[in-house]
Amino acid sequence: MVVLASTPAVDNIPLLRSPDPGDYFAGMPVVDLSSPGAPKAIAHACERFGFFKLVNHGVPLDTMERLESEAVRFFSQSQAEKDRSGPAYPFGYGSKRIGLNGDMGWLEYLLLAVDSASLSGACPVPTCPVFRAALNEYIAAVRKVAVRVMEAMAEALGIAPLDALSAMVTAEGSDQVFRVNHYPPCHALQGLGCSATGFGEHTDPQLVSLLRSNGTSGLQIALQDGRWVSVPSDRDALFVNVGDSLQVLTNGRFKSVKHRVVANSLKSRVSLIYFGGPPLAQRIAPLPQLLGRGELGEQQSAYKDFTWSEYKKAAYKSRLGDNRLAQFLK
Ligand SMILES: C=C1C[C@]23C[C@@]1(O)CC[C@H]2[C@@]12CC[C@H](O)[C@@](C)(C(=O)O1)[C@H]2[C@@H]3C(=O)O
Ligand SMILES: O=C(O)CCC(=O)C(=O)O
Ligand SMILES: [Fe+2]
Repeated sequence: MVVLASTPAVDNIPLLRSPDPGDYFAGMPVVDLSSPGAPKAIAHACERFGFFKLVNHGVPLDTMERLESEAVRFFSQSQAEKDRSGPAYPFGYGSKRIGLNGDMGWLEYLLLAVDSASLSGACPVPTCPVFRAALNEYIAAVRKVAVRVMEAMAEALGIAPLDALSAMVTAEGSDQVFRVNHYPPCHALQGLGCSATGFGEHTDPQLVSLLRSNGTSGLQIALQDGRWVSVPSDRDALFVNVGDSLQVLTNGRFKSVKHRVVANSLKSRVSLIYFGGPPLAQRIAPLPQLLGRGELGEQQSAYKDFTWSEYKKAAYKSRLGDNRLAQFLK
């Protein structure tokens, strides 16, 4: 991390070395969801990187762009107007502060609760019916993709029934979250060789996260050797992250990917992320079919037994960059 005398606008925001053009993720796995080879390709990508780009996923570009433009409209309101949709916790509008434990990023966002298929009725934000309709249309479509992806994972892993993983996020009471992030351009750092941290490094606690962004890059993932690489943006694609819970359910075979966002000094980035989590009471432990076939061929789970509720509680007490699974290792 670069330490610079801060300009007032980026006070308290950690800075990162600006990405080099050569840092692009050359070997990024691209999976065509409509192809018969998708299950194998997904499993391979999740084992190597915990991350892949998904094309031919079936979410219409229209649906993604309608939501993006509603989000842009929301974020272009005055600060006072946006603050009326806050605070972010448990759900609502937030700016710069991420979580409750002191993490800061160069972004503003909406954190939203998702019911079985769409925005939770109990989540009053956003109030604008056109924005809500666009959110609901997108969420319904992206959830279907999440289900297909998790079924493909089960197929490739030889897990029966095929919905063993996807049922956790479609079950009544599943804990799904939706997030709309807006990273404004950070003009103050233009040409200084460093960039503002948009969203600091972390892993996602849930099973899977499906991300769509506008044409501004910024997302980076950490490879297994610790090197950070930039993910080129693609507004037609979805990017899939393995989360901590899926790492445990697969007995360490799929890797929860460390990722972060670097803010751009010229262009704003808008990202839409669906986080598929299970019901609070769901036990998170390696699926029986995968015991004995883990990364080290171990018969026993490497993790203590825990529920999603216990993991989530611990996660929300942690800092963004903490290794949250460490305290659940046996
Ligand atoms: C610092 C934090 C923000 C976060 C909750 C946490 O305490 C640790 C996990 C963070 C994360 C990362 C993925 C998602 O963006 C998120 C909504 C989640 O479920 O876990 C965020 C949390 C957040 O922003 O509240
Ligand atoms: O906004 C992005 O592109 C990624 C943000 C992220 O990783 C998150 O919200 O968990
Ligand atoms: Fe994330």
